[in-house]
Amino acid sequence: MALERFPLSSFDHNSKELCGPQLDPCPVLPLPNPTPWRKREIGVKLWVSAVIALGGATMPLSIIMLCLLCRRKQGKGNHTPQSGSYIDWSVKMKGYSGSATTNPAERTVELDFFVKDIPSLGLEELLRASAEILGNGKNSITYKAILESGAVVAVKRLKNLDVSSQKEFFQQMQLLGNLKHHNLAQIVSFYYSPDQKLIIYEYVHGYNLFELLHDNRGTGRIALDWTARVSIIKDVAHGLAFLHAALPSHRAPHGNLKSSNVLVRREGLNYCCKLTDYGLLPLLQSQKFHERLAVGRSPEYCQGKRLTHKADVYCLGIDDLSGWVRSTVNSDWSTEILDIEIMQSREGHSEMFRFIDLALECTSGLAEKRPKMSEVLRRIEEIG
Ligand SMILES: Nc1ncnc2c1ncn2[C@@H]1O[C@H](COP(=O)(O)OP(=O)(O)OP(=O)(O)O)[C@@H](O)[C@H]1O
Repeated sequence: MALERFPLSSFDHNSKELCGPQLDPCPVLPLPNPTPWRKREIGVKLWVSAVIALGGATMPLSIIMLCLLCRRKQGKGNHTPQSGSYIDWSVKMKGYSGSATTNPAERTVELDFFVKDIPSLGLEELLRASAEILGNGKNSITYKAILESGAVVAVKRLKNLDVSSQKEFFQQMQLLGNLKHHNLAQIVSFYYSPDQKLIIYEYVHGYNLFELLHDNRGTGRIALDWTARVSIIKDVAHGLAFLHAALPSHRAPHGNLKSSNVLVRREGLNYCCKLTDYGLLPLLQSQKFHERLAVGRSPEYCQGKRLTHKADVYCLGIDDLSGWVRSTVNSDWSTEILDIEIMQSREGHSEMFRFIDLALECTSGLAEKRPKMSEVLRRIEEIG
């Protein structure tokens, strides 16, 4: 800009490479094709974010992941894994035809529980996906991954958990992957290696219930009227009752029911909820990790007693039903007895008190006094 102040003659003996308003117009330089760079940059984000987030405590894990990424980049153009840990990543995923595994447990993973619209999700496709972090919780980091096919999945990377053996992990994933219910986020696939445990879920577009109840106060907020709330709690109860019926021998079939694990999608004027993060309790070998799950807040856990289905019922009462009846039970939820939004409307007051009763029963200190989940569902259906 400063050069513009000089007369034209000042540039007579200067390099021909100079250009600008006083001289010849500057040539238009070709830009590199943005797509691959952008893809690569976004793809790398997943790994770089992971390295930063995990920090020093998980440095070895991060280094392994970076190595894996480098191997992938070196192998670009030849997508057949050759050897070492890269194969270890790939053989567990459906759609990888080069699997040479001899482990029967690994072969049994070739099941039909992968959702039909992601027919050949493989690790390679997953590694090529662009991704962003959805949340970094106590037990996992969850990513939203957009596959090259355009399909979107949620990838949950378990962290710092003393997860059970590979065989048990496979068996549990088979069991959970075969569960199909419209109020459960479907498990699409999974990956297990000594360093990495991934669970891949269908991606539920929308919000989680915690965000809707607590962070949803600004402009563009979604008002949760009585009808919406009843519909949400019904969906939660349906999902949980299904899990209790499908996994009768599990101590707490969901195990981690809390409002951030209730995913809420808007469908026209209605809401559809899907529970996620279910069925992980049997994977955690050490008792001390159970406290990181929602059932770890139940009175029986705190008293060192054995967990049962009723621990899930407690979580439903304390987290989800209490969304309507907050401080009437001894929870860490906010202080309003009844949500302001509901109090302002004339609708639903008598039902509200029936929900309060139910929430109090569900949160009884004595597990045996809490209603069974099938009973809770029946009563919620009756109220709503
Ligand atoms: N299948 C999914 N589809 C869309 N969003 C999801 C899905 N699973 C999880 N999420 C979002 O990702 C966020 C982080 O999930 P994650 O389970 O890691 O966190 P959390 O439950 O808060 O943590 P943690 O249980 O590990 O303490 C959730 O709050 C939820 O909004």
